[in-house]
Amino acid sequence: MIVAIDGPSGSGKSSVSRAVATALGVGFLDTGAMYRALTWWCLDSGIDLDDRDAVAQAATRMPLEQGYDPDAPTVAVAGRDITAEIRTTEVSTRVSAVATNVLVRPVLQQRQREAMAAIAAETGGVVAEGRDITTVVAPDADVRILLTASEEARLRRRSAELHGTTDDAAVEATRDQIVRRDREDSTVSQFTVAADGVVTVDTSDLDFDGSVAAVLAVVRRATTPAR
Ligand SMILES: Nc1ncnc2c1ncn2[C@@H]1O[C@H](COP(=O)(O)OP(=O)(O)O)[C@@H](O)[C@H]1O
Ligand SMILES: Nc1ccn([C@H]2C[C@H](O)[C@@H](COP(=O)(O)OP(=O)(O)O)O2)c(=O)n1
Repeated sequence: MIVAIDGPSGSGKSSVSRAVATALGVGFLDTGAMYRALTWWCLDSGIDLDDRDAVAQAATRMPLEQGYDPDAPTVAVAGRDITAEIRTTEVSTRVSAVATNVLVRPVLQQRQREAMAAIAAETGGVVAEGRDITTVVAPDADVRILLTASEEARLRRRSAELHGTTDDAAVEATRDQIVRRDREDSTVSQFTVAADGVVTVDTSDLDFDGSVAAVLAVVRRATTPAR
């Protein structure tokens, strides 16, 4: 059971995918965490994010370990747990420079395929989420979903998550992380329009539980043999 989920920032990919993986009893892979881990590692070791070759070499070498338990996913590099560090504003602000490096993408995409295969072998399946899982990393997945939501809904969610409020100032403070980042990231991946065979789930008017149920319904439809 391989489930691939893509979508823009704040559409609910990570949180919904984790709940879906738990419901299905399979492992979870957050591919955005890999771009974030590489960003953190380059910053920590003094590698210039604009030096495309050096960052791509770091992508190959990075001693990354990800825990695939959907209830407590972890990220470690060289034995150091960086699960919290990869969510800092500095990493969130700079990660697009790494994610739009065309020398980095094939390296991490290949590592993502290997991680998905390893998790599926361990747990019987995987829910993997990102920007190009349905199109490039795992176009043959059993289930492929584009999770979307209006820009307004995504800004509100991220604002509530980061600032604990959805007042105007908090929403404006969140705009860079949602709008600018998606604009940059969409120069290298197509995650605003569903590719052929990819099912769109729009969560703009759904609450969290409703979004999880909608994704599980797509999974069930795709994996129940037609009678
Ligand atoms: N359908 C939804 N309705 C309301 N809040 C949601 C919904 N889906 C996700 N959220 C919340 O929005 C925030 C961003 O979700 P997240 O899973 O991090 O999105 P993404 O991985 O796509 O950036 C989280 O706080 C999450 O709990
Ligand atoms: N498969 C992927 C996953 C993430 N990315 C990029 C997009 C983002 O700028 C970063 C971090 O992704 P992440 O999913 O953690 O971003 P969010 O903050 O959840 O929106 O990596 C990508 O280019 N391809």
